[in-house]
Amino acid sequence: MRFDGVWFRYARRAPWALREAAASVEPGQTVVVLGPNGAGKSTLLQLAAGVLRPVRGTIRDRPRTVGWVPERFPADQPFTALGYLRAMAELRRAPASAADDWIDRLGLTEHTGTPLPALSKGTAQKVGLAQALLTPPGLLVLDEPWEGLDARARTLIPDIVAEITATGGAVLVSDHRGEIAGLPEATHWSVAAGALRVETTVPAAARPDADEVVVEIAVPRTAADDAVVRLRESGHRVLGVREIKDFAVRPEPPAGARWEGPR
Ligand SMILES: Nc1ncnc2c1ncn2[C@@H]1O[C@H](COP(=O)(O)OP(=O)(O)OP(=O)(O)O)[C@@H](O)[C@H]1O
Repeated sequence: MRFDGVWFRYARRAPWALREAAASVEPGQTVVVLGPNGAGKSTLLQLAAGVLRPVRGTIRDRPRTVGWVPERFPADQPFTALGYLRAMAELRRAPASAADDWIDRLGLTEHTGTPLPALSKGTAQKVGLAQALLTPPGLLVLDEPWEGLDARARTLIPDIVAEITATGGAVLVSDHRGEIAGLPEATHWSVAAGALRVETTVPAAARPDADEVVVEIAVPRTAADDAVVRLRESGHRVLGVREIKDFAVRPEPPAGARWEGPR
């Protein structure tokens, strides 16, 4: 897909939100769109998704199936979570199991009967993510997908992105908080005051520092979100949250043996 000199503004006399954007995205490529608040990232992503149309210029070769996850899922709709996802699956001619698969994977099972307007922001975001993935998208556009998601769901995003790109889909994802540590192969675009720049090197904010080490900590599952927030507040970079499945805690000493390790 190619942006050919794309300009966009929200009203005839409004300032340009995007000026002469030129860039392309190849199949299998991940593009992370960086930039401060109000820079034009959402505008760019909505143009990519076909939600907005360029005022000047053209977007060529957009893949036929586009998955679009807005920054805020529009939850004001008369459906339950399950009703919405099943209806969207039918509309997109996805297999009947597609909604159930994503409900399971995103941990939505206990919310299936809840009306969309009654969902928490994070749960509604998961429904928004699920609807975009009901049919494998040739282009997946994620606008700040980490916002509002719980710590465990956030760690699914890099996996989902990797699955889409592995099957030849392209992914465009915006990230103003620099949570992109899990997307190491990504190309970076920077947007500043409506101007798009394709970065040729990984921006410093996305690079691990040579002086850094990774410290792994374990917290109760229910305290994960809190821990992530507190670690960030105290200036640490949180790289991910994962389940510990076969983690070997201190081994039990063999029967009759004396334990000599630290207590
Ligand atoms: N619906 C709208 N109507 C009018 N102006 C808008 C609209 N949406 C965005 N803008 C303006 O366009 C410019 C770019 O906004 P945009 O939302 O694309 O930035 P952003 O980089 O995504 O910011 P954020 O990270 O805060 O979402 C801003 O000046 C914003 O005020």
